[in-house]
Amino acid sequence: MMRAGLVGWRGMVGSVLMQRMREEGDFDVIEPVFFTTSQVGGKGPDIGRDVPPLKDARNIDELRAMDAIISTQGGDYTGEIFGKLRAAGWKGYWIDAASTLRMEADSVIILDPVNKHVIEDALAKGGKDFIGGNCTVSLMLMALGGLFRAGLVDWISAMTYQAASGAGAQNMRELLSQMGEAHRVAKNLLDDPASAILDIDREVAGTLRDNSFPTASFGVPLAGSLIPWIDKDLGNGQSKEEWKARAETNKILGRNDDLIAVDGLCVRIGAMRCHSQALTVKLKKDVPMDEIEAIVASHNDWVKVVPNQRQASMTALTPTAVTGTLSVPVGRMRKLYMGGEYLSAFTVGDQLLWGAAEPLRRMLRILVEA
Ligand SMILES: NC(=O)C1=CN([C@@H]2O[C@H](COP(=O)(O)OP(=O)(O)OC[C@H]3O[C@@H](n4cnc5c(N)ncnc54)[C@H](OP(=O)(O)O)[C@@H]3O)[C@@H](O)[C@H]2O)C=CC1
Ligand SMILES: N[C@@H](CC(=O)OP(=O)(O)O)C(=O)O
Repeated sequence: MMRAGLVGWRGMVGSVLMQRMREEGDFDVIEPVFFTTSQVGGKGPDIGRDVPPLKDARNIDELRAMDAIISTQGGDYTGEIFGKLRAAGWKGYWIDAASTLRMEADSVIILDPVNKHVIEDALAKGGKDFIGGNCTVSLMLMALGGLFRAGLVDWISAMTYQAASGAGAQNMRELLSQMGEAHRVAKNLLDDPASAILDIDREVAGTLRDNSFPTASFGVPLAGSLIPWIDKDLGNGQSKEEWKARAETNKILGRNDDLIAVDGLCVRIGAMRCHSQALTVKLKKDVPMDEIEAIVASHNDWVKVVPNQRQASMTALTPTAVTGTLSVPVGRMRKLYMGGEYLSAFTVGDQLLWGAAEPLRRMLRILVEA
């Protein structure tokens, strides 16, 4: 049985991974070994059977005994350990949620419903490094994979509405604290049906701008507002999150040249763990809408075409509807005034599932079943 080391299992992404691995019976087909950077000798997660005490995630000899390692510990850990492990001669499979190694020549970005062929090619050539993609990119490809596979995409503009979870667990907590604070200052006025809405608005705006408003994690208010920048400033007007769209999409698809342009603006909004995206797709030709819907819907088992109607969009195409599920609805599809080759679409996906944990456990399955 494959000995699989799990590092980062008690973090937010790691917890979702553990839940999915339990649900899918993954622990029945591997020998799991749990690691920690802080609780050596402590107790591992509940997987329905006894597991040995936690091992030291910085002990290269312990790590070297693994056939595969899945890390959801973060980029700093990958930066510290991965090079040392390989330098020590370790030839096992490294499966990682962090972005650190994504664009390395030896790495494959894993999203098997979209690029199983790229993964299999890499395995056949002895590839060992399999890295999860950026959540927004992975979710866009899960939604529109059919159009890419049909060779219909000329370019895509992606305008994102990204959830607090993408920034980490503390940020999700802070979003809720901010919501609570905004409600607290307006509560007395809200309780009075005769109060004026502009007075309520003034109270809320005042507290959002107050120095005491809880912003330690985001740096600025998110509740009742938004943040039009995600990840580092590349200095050319583009954020790093925006840069990933083109770079990672093409790498996932296995395209080294004739890159498909994917670009847009990435914005943080006050959703908990679902990223949404408004997409403008420039098609290579004018394909009828019914054909487009069929191509999109048939790409994978999780994408769901939502009819472009008001009620269906309001109920099925939202973070509220999708959160905690693997479903990737895509709707609001119509041809734009710009012409028959211009398609709009809106999609929502859980960024902790398809955006982070799910591709990792599926990669482990591919290895086990190889
Ligand atoms: N958040 C996201 O949306 C995405 C994250 N990623 C990647 O995954 C990495 C991990 O992200 P995320 O899961 O959000 O990170 P977390 O901060 O939730 O967890 C990372 C590690 O922190 C340690 N830790 C310390 N205190 C606690 C605590 N109270 N509860 C849980 N863990 C604790 C744990 O390590 P230990 O047990 O060793 O102490 C844990 O494995 C990111 O750095 C990123 O590289 C990738 C895609 C999306
Ligand atoms: N940057 C993403 C989350 C993330 O972790 O992305 P990456 O794995 O590309 O660093 C967000 O904030 O929503």
